[in-house]
Amino acid sequence: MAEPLLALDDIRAGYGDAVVLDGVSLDIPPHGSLAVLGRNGVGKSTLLLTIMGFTDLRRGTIRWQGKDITRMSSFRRARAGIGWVPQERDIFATLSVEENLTVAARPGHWTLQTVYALFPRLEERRANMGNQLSGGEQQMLTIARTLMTNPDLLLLDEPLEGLAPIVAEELSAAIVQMSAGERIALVLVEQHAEIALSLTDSAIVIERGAIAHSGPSKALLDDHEVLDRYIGLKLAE
Ligand SMILES: Nc1ncnc2c1ncn2[C@@H]1O[C@H](COP(=O)(O)OP(=O)(O)OP(=O)(O)O)[C@@H](O)[C@H]1O
Repeated sequence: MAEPLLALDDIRAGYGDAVVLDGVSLDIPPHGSLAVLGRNGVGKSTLLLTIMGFTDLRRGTIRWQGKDITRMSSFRRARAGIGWVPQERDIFATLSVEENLTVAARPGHWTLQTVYALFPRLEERRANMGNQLSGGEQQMLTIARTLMTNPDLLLLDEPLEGLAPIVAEELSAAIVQMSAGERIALVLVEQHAEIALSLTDSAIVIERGAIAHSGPSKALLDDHEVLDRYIGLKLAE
């Protein structure tokens, strides 16, 4: 089997004395996509923060492209190709859309041209300042900026939160397009379980800091009992 892009082994992590994740192991294959589901406060964001090295890691190892990065700084993880899009929209308010994008650029597939093809709205708004954008456009810009760093893995923390349904659809379509090219792997933390499962190959459900379920996203979409038990999502039979 090919080496996983990212492998977490028996992770225990949290903040100071508070342990949030315990015994978490997972593999992400190159170009794979993983949905991270679970109720509020179970540790989904903490999982992404741990991958980036922003939490207190008590046990376990993290390997990236076969190399142990457990003790690597967050900055170096980002440089090594792990792109993180936090929940808070992270753009420069007083720079234009285009400046926001070029300031982050590193060589690779994602350039102004390919990013604008993915988010045509950003091309229309290229001369607007960050603070003149709608919430949806800011979210697109946050993702596009991270893409411009040409990461091998993109960690997305609730990208659809607070967006109008039509904008959420537009962003979902961009996420599908982005991962279809097999250029990037994806970890998607999302409250909208049905959408997250439709955008990914595999899924985990976190419950009280541990992985309560893992498997193909398609199978989980059909497993109404698990969705109801762990996420409180009631789907019609
Ligand atoms: N910086 C922090 N310091 C201390 N505790 C924290 C910190 N950030 C989060 N927590 C706690 O860690 C637990 C998990 O939070 P986390 O944000 O990872 O959950 P989540 O599943 O992403 O939830 P949500 O969907 O609400 O974002 C919560 O109990 C939360 O209060």
